[in-house]
Amino acid sequence: MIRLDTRDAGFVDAFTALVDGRREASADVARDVATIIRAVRDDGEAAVAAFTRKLDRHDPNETGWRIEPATCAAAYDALEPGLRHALDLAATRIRAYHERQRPADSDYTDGVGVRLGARWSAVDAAGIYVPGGRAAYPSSLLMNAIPAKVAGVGRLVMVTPTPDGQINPLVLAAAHLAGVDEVWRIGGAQGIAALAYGAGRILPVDVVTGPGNAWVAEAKRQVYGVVGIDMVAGPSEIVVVADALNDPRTTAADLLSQAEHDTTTQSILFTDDAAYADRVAAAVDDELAILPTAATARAAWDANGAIIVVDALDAACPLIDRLAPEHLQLAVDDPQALFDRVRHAGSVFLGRHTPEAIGDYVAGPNHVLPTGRRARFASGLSVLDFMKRTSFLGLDEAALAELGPATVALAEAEGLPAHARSVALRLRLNR
Ligand SMILES: NC(=O)c1ccc[n+]([C@@H]2O[C@H](COP(=O)([O-])OP(=O)(O)OC[C@H]3O[C@@H](n4cnc5c(N)ncnc54)[C@H](O)[C@@H]3O)[C@@H](O)[C@H]2O)c1
Ligand SMILES: N[C@H](CO)Cc1c[nH]c[nH+]1
Ligand SMILES: [Zn+2]
Repeated sequence: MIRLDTRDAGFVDAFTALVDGRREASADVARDVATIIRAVRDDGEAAVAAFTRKLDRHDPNETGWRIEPATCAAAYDALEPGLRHALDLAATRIRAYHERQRPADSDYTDGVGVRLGARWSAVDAAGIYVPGGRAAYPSSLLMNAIPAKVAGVGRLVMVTPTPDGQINPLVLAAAHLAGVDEVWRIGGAQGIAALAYGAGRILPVDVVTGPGNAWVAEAKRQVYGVVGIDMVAGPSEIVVVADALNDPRTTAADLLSQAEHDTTTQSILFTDDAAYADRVAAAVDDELAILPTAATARAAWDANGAIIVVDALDAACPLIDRLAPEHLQLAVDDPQALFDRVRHAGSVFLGRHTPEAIGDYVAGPNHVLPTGRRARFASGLSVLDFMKRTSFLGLDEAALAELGPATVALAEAEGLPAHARSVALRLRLNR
């Protein structure tokens, strides 16, 4: 963890180094992923099986490729009631939030008499990646599958690794609840390649979404263009803005909530009170002493964590914009005042009673969010990632007479006479 103060002489350089720090895939990962994708394109199912044997330590030809819907339904029925209620609550709230994202078509006639508009439709088939290497993520399954279903995707396919052949029952239960059509027990770059190109009995899809580790993120980057993708999501990040009125222990827990995901995650605290910064730093150590995930969280906190003391909390806002964090938690009495001054963040958690973890599970907004400063230009996963827009236009003879001459002029200026003639012949212009 580094400790910074905006009044320190070296602050600008130290903060720039923090903003520019890279925590993502290396050239080695890119090269290995290219090899895996090529093998899956060339050898299909046989290559997927070989990589699954090597990386996930089971052979899908023996353990089975696909998990049947009846198995998922049985996993849901067998859930302990408290857990089933939690999963149901999460699914209901995520669905309600995403239903409000359905876009409206447009269809109007302008002053010239041209009919103009756009029609939204879902992709035919979507593939969702559900991470499963180091931990299982039923919550991420809901966050991907529910927007796809709300969009109206016809065929919803999921891939997830089952390391050592172990299947997580809560993942299967979530797949049932979200209405996933096909569940394939493969992961990593080979799983993404199978979704993009097809592999044996796995038919290709049109869009691939979902988070994952460096190999998954790089594979999505490499198959983009063959299929659509939502985004390249890297290691998780949280920025917490907290004044001294917060219990240092809750602030420490908030910072560690993302640090426990992976050793490459980043947690940053902004506070206006140096003594409070000391208390949070000590509370992080106390929390790490009791967290079962301390090894991962400590590695992330030591390597990438930061505590930054600012003169006044609103001075943090331009610094936050430079970080463009995935998650921004504003643990103050008037979070709206700070929210109004921040432009770049994936998701913002308003007030002392809104820990980021609520958004990871049950609040409703999507937890698949842009990382690595991509909140400058990207947004969280949404219904729109599973849809595309078709524009349309219709002219009558009078409208063509109105717009045609300008079209002919521009087409001729571009040296494209066939374009010009397709209009001019209709207008009986002599071209
Ligand atoms: N942004 C989000 O919304 C979100 C949600 C959940 C999880 N996550 C992140 O997703 C990630 C999940 O990672 P994970 O590893 O637990 O699961 P994962 O499913 O993403 O990756 C496991 C797969 O990685 C591949 N792999 C592992 N080592 C490899 C190697 N040396 N060469 C080639 N391939 C290799 C294997 O195929 C394995 O099946 C974590 O970083 C977590 O923080 C993000
Ligand atoms: N915080 C992660 C996204 O950055 C999502 C997640 C899943 N489960 C718990 N958290
Ligand atoms: Zn999380």
